[in-house]
Amino acid sequence: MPLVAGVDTSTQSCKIVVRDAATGALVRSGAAKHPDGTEIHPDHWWTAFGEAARAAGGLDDVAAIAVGGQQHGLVALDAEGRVIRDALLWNDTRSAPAAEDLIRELGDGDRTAGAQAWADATGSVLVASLTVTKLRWLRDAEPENATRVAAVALPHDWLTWRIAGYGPADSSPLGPDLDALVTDRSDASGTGYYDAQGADGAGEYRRDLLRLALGRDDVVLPRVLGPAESGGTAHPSVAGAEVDGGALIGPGAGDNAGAALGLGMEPGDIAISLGTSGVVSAVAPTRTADGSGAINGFADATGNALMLAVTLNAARVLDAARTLLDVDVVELARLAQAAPPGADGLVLVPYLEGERTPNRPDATGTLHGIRLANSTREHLARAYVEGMLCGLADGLDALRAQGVPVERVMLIGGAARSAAVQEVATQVFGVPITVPEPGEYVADGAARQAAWVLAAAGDPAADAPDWATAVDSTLDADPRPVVREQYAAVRDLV
Ligand SMILES: Nc1ncnc2c1ncn2[C@@H]1O[C@H](COP(=O)(O)OP(=O)(O)O)[C@@H](O)[C@H]1O
Ligand SMILES: O=C(CO)[C@@H](O)[C@H](O)COP(=O)(O)O
Repeated sequence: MPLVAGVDTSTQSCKIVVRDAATGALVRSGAAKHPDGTEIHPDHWWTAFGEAARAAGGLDDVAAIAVGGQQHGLVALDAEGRVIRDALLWNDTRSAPAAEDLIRELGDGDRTAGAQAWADATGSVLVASLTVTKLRWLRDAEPENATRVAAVALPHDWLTWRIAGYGPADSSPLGPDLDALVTDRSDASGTGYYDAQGADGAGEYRRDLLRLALGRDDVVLPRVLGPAESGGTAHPSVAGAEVDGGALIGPGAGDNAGAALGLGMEPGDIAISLGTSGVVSAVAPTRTADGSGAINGFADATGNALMLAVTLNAARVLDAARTLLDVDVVELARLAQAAPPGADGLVLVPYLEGERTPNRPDATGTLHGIRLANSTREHLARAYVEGMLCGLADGLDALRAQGVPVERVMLIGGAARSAAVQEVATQVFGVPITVPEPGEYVADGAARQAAWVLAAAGDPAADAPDWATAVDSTLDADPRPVVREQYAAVRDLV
């Protein structure tokens, strides 16, 4: 049976799975770290891809490959295919004032009207995460760099381009053909200059919005491929990663759409992802236009819409708690589970990196309700877990307010492995929680897409392969309203 590879070039690392195209069975996997920081030279992603591929035993036997990745990051390329400056990532908040400027400009000075206009045009009210705001920041803060921009790509677009053999002439076999850049609807929908529903539902770039941000629109944007359309073939000599020359390359996806594909999500399913970002997402038939900004109306990787509420503060909140308490992940979970729900009034508002939903880019975190009785390691650990999840419970409410049915809630991402997170999730979300087997669901989604591309090469009408998702456990709901009540009382005091 042919093998396929799926890649997740995420915020913290590159993960690769190799799966059997027919059954989805996991054959091999590998991972490699990315450096910390909110601006990173994309060459680090390329290096990590090579390391992860080697850790996965090489990729010279795969028949197709696809890349999922962190969304929104600005990869600005010059005419020679060189990266102009370090990529500004989704969690870099320096473009928050640019987002406000663009909102007001589209609303002719009226912020409310501008917010709704962006939501109508692209599905999202602008926040610093979205690519278009980073382009405006570049125009204003680094005009010399802005004038050099010949193409704008996202992290997964750029890595896909490199795997196909393109890049600067001195470091790639095929050279800087910018017109060979490809992307997909899901990631394009997070740029702020793509309308996933425009042009009769097919999706279209909004070059007028790109021009508004950058001051010009004579730049190459990646060609948007269909869900199972091949973007070419892998080049045999990529980064020592030993990808078989000739392996079909899939369109790839934004990481959240990748996870939805990996989980086989359908309307009624909710995914709560606890990676660097916290994401509550749902697949829907049509995209929303939430002028409040609570929900991003993106596209998924199959032709549907993907609604998301995204926070900047998830797994790293627990990393911070581990640093404070000097414990590992197992001990942090044990400590948190040893304190009562509500941590006897100790409440963390977890805006450790500012926040995106709600839009508070300059906020800092705050610990409320400290008393002698709750000044213990156990209470502190629990407050960090509860605070992180309360932000996402607000996101789930926002999805419900948009009429999204909540039938099954799945917990994924690095921090979902924590027993304390799983327990507190049943209390804070107040619904049964399905915990799929620990895995890399973004990379799995990319692998499933690669298998789909392979099948579609033989039969253009082929559907995505029917791979099963292994459920590890389903936990009963255990609603503890006190946790969210305490949080709601202090959330706005930051
Ligand atoms: N058992 C665990 N408990 C808490 N946090 C965990 C656990 N395992 C991994 N993590 C955290 O999950 C994060 C990585 O998750 P991941 O979903 O790969 O992130 P990303 O996709 O943003 O790169 C790290 O911050 C790591 O410390
Ligand atoms: O900004 C978003 C989605 O809008 C984030 O979900 C990023 O896509 C990063 O994801 P992780 O690397 O944290 O999984």
